[in-house]
Amino acid sequence: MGTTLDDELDHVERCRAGLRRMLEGARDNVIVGESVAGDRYSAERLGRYLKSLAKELSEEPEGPPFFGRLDFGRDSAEHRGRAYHIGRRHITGENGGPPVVIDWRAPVARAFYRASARDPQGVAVRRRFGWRDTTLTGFEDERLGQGEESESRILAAEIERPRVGPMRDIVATIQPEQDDLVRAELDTSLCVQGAPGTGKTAVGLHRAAYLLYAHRRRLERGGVLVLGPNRAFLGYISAVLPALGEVDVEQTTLQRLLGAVAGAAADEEAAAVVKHDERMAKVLRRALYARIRKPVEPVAVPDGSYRWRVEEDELRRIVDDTRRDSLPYGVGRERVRARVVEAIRRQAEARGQTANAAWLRKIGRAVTTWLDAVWPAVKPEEVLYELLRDPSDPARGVLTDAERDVLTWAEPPRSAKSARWSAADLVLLDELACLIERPRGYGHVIVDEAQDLSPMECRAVARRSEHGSLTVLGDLAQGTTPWAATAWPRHMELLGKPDGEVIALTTGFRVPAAVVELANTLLAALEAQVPATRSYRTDGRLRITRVAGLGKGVVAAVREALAFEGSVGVIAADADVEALTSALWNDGLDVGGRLSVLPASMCKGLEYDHVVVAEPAAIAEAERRGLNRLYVALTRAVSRLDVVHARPLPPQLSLPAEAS
Ligand SMILES: Nc1ncnc2c1ncn2[C@@H]1O[C@H](COP(=O)(O)OP(=O)(O)OP(=O)(O)O)[C@@H](O)[C@H]1O
Repeated sequence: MGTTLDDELDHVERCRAGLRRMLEGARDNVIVGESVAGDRYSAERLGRYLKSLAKELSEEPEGPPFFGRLDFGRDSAEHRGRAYHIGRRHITGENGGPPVVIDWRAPVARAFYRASARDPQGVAVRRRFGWRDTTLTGFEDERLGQGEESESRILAAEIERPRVGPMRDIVATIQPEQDDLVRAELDTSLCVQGAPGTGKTAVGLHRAAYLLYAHRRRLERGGVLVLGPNRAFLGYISAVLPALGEVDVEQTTLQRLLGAVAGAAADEEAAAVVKHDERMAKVLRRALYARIRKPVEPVAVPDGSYRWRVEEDELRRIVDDTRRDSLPYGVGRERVRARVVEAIRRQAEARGQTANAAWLRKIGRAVTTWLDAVWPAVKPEEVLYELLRDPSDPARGVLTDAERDVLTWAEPPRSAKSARWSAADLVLLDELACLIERPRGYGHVIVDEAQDLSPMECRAVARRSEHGSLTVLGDLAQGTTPWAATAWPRHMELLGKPDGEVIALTTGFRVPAAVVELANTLLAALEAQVPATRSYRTDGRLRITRVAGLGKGVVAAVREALAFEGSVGVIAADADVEALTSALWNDGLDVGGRLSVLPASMCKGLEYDHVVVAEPAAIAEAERRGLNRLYVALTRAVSRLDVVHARPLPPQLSLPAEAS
């Protein structure tokens, strides 16, 4: 392996040739795939795989084919004297020779992220490459084998680069404590508590990509699900996994997964609080199972000239036994049917009649009327409709009278069909639907901003990861819902993984130190016990400006911000967004493109190169957890934060000495 830039440029050419070969090979195979595979089913599967590979390779932007290189020393038992280039995807060598690039997820690549001067892991030299677009511009070496380790300029430049466009992958710069989480075993459920910008989202997405690589077969059936807080966030992160070659991960919000549509009804906060409370699980179960009636008379089934009879006592035993089996409601109904049919079959056989499949089906159909009276088929909507009309019975002894009253519809809709469901109702409908029939589970679920999930929402997530594992990402200090988590162990219990380990990430990669310092002054008022963080970034700027008029002040700040490279986000209390957008338009500033104005309620998980937070007091006052919201808003900036205020700042925010 060469060590000069020219040698590396030659290697870039080898990679490009390798990619071309892979693309041609995949295309050829698409053509012949159907004739080589043994049967139609495998032909189709193979064909689909090859087509998607060909598509993936041809659509992949010609990005840098590698970002690092490992030269192993003579003391490495496994890789003695070998060198490997590490990149986003594996690139095959010529004529079946060794690959020219190793996938970052391969076991050998691990040392790229983990080796250090103290523990070189057999690595003599770690090389990091610098690229300008698709051109290789240079590299940095660390001679770990000789105890040399330096602060990487390439690493710092990547972390401090101005942000434009959607979120990018971090494969070239994953930090050791992040790598630990990314490569944790598939069966391990984790909870990552991390301050703003510590890379929780990045870690979650890279974990998804890693698991799909390391456990593709096991995950093929169940799949991987990523849940984020809102659509803007999903839009922001949506390019990361495809850039890593993973296009099959479902990325959505919990609400959308539960079937949310536009125009949902809104709950008063008090009603939402009751609906999201864990005790609702019991209320719903009761409401559903209250539909089951004790059999009060025998069942008679006509069969030609004969009538079969199953006595009341036996029917009661069947229903009671089935209830004790704790099956989903819908499965229980079919089990009761089958047991009644079985009782009739025994009688028939005693009379010397043989019971074939068609006869059994006929008897099964004939008991439906009886079954409908005893264990009726139900739809979740019907159960919830009746519950919200009158929760008295199911809520007795579980909810207080006051809670029962806020749960009750003031004006019930005419029917279950015409009801408009709120966000909280969808969670209740899901609980019911899953009591009736088990939902589809995933092999692995990644939940971002998990601190905001209510106990009932946690249950919805738990049901989808019951037979799989879970990565929970969040920050207790950023909880903004009335039911936000205050401690992770309890939350992990609700999420069905009480043994999941809670791990803290404490180095921030987004927010500059001066901004972190300002935001941290709020922490004491947030009642969240979270570990202190340090910012990796010493660059960046914080400016706090008192203005006479908010609109004018924001326009001036935005004008200045646009002089820099990168995205600009104005974050304001939801009620102020319209007026501020107009002020910017009227001043000839183009909202859209590089400049966004967004309500504080939508800024979670997002980041902008330059952030203007408009009127912190209004953000703090707008909701019960307004200070948490303000904490989120203040921590969206990558390079510069402008705080613009016409009113006094909230007293909980103390200014660092040099900021004002
Ligand atoms: N190892 C890394 N190398 C380069 N950039 C990184 C690294 N880790 C995180 N980042 C960057 O830092 C920024 C913040 O990361 P991310 O959004 O994942 O943090 P977060 O913990 O989810 O933040 P928040 O809680 O505020 O939503 C992103 O731009 C991300 O790409």
